[in-house]
Amino acid sequence: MLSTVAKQAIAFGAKTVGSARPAARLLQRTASAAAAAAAAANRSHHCGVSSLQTPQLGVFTLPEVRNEEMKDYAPGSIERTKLEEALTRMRAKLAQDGPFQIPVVVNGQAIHTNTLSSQSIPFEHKTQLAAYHEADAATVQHAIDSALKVKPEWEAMPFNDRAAIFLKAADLLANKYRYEVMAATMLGQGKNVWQAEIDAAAELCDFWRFNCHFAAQIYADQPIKNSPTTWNRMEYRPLEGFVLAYSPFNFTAIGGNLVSAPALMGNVVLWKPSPMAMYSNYLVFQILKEAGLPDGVIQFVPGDAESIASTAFAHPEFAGLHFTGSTGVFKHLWKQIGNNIDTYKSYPRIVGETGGKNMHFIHKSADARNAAMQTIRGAFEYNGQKCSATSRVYVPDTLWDEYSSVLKEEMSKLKQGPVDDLANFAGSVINEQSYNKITSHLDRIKSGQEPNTKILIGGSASKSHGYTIQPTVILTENPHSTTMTTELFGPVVTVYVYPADHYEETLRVAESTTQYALTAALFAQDRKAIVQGTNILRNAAGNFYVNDKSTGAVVGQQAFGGGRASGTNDKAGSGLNLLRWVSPRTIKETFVPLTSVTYPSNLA
Ligand SMILES: NC(=O)c1ccc[n+]([C@@H]2O[C@H](COP(=O)([O-])OP(=O)(O)OC[C@H]3O[C@@H](n4cnc5c(N)ncnc54)[C@H](O)[C@@H]3O)[C@@H](O)[C@H]2O)c1
Ligand SMILES: N[C@@H](CCC=O)C(=O)O
Repeated sequence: MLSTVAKQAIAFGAKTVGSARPAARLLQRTASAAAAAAAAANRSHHCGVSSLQTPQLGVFTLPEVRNEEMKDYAPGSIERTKLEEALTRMRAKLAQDGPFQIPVVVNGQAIHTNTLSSQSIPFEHKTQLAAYHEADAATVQHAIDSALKVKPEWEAMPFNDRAAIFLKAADLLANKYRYEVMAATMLGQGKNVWQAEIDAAAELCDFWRFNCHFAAQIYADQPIKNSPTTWNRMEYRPLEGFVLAYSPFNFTAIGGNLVSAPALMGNVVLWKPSPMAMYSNYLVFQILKEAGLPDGVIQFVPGDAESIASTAFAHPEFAGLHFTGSTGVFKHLWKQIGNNIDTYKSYPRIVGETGGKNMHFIHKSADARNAAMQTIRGAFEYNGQKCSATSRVYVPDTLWDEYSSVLKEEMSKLKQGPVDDLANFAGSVINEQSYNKITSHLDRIKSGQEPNTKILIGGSASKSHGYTIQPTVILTENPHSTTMTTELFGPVVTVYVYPADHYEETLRVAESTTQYALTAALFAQDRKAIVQGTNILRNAAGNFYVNDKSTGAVVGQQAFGGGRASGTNDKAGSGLNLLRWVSPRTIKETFVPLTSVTYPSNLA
């Protein structure tokens, strides 16, 4: 670690940042001051060994890894009371002080650029939850340059100490901050309590803990053979340069993971959070700081997405993009990186998990009731705003009566409204843009512009208070109709009823209907049908379920990610993802000197 003097010098420089040019000059001066202070500290060390040169005096074993235990929030439970208190506190503070103020944070110092944007409550859109400062190009440049300065120290920190920071963050989140981060996710992203528990509490704890476990496995993966008198080793170096992370609105945990996974492996990261998840993401960032993450390892840079990308992608030390969001944006970013390829020191790693058009495929042997109930959860939990949400269903005609009557009966029981009323199953979609996109599709169908397609259940919508769309089932006779192929990202599912004896043909249609391949679920009791469906749909989904819904992957159990236009399938929350953030070096050491240049085969 830097000496206190050096840290203060850096902190002093960053604190005075107001406009970027003086900031750059100040930083140059203060960085030299910091370097001089660090050198002095090292010189004065009585044995001449820098405190950065941490001895490794044991091969440490991480605490046993486990999934965060989910709380159920039943009426009268302690957790329900605590969550309600957190919501009340957050509301009271909002009413008293106005929107939560969120700065750009570079090297641990808040920067107020005074170019402000806001995050609203989706089910009460006149209320602003947060106001955030947008990083301009000079601030982004400053964030990159200063992250690169802290990188040598961060990557030199022993793995056990890096891991300890993320393990501590998980414990802080699981206990001290659970309800606050959940409340921010409920108010800001419109999740109901159960969805907030899954995401902001359980999944983020799991990402942080399991990533440590997977990283330890990676480091332990060493060459399995050594020729006599040699020793082979594998070193998992962080990437040269910095990683840029773009996170989506719909999962607080995903934002936390997109930045933490590369950081755990010794990288420095710029975090561009989603405007619609700003408050919860800022709390996550603060938890990491409290857990001991050194300043500058993750820089918090909200702002204009395009302009941040342009600045970052123009930098020769751009080393990787860790993205989760829509397919179109990811492709756009990839093209920009491609266009700049001659700029970079190394080939950047590009990791992106993107959109989906996820199916439930039901065979005539299936338990129709189970398939219908799983469809309701898969399609309508969090208002269909999970990338994994069920959005197209194939039902055999022999099961249609039972399946559709269960849908109608169970959907009539769902309560919809503001999610801080805990009884509500469904809420509102994230913003007006999303509301307009989804309702325009519903309007086309209502007005008969989509042939042989009708709304079977739901279909109403209102944006007077929140962006509220009723859970909706569309019935189509065309397996290629618009809503069978387009990602709507809302509480809408389209059903196609097929002749039960056309199982294989319909599977082949489903397999090739969309550009996406994220999640799929097959419902059947007949084992031959399960085998056949699993085979035909092999490349149609990166996460495949049998007799379960298409959503709800759990870290450490179902590593998550899809292929085709759904992403690079690097499986968030697994060692496969962590491997993208290292550049291995093979080391061979020979113990015995050479005694002859020629080989026995050279002897006459
Ligand atoms: N496959 C997965 O694991 C996964 C997980 C969550 C969400 N998603 C997908 O994400 C989408 C929903 O999330 P979203 O609405 O936040 O996605 P989005 O693509 O709008 O935004 C994602 C990030 O990209 C930024 N961004 C937006 N436009 C940009 C541009 N022109 N240039 C650069 N950056 C830009 C956003 O500010 C945000 O930080 C859906 O398509 C969903 O399927 C996928
Ligand atoms: N991993 C989550 C989806 C994340 C995307 O939004 C699930 O499996 O439901």
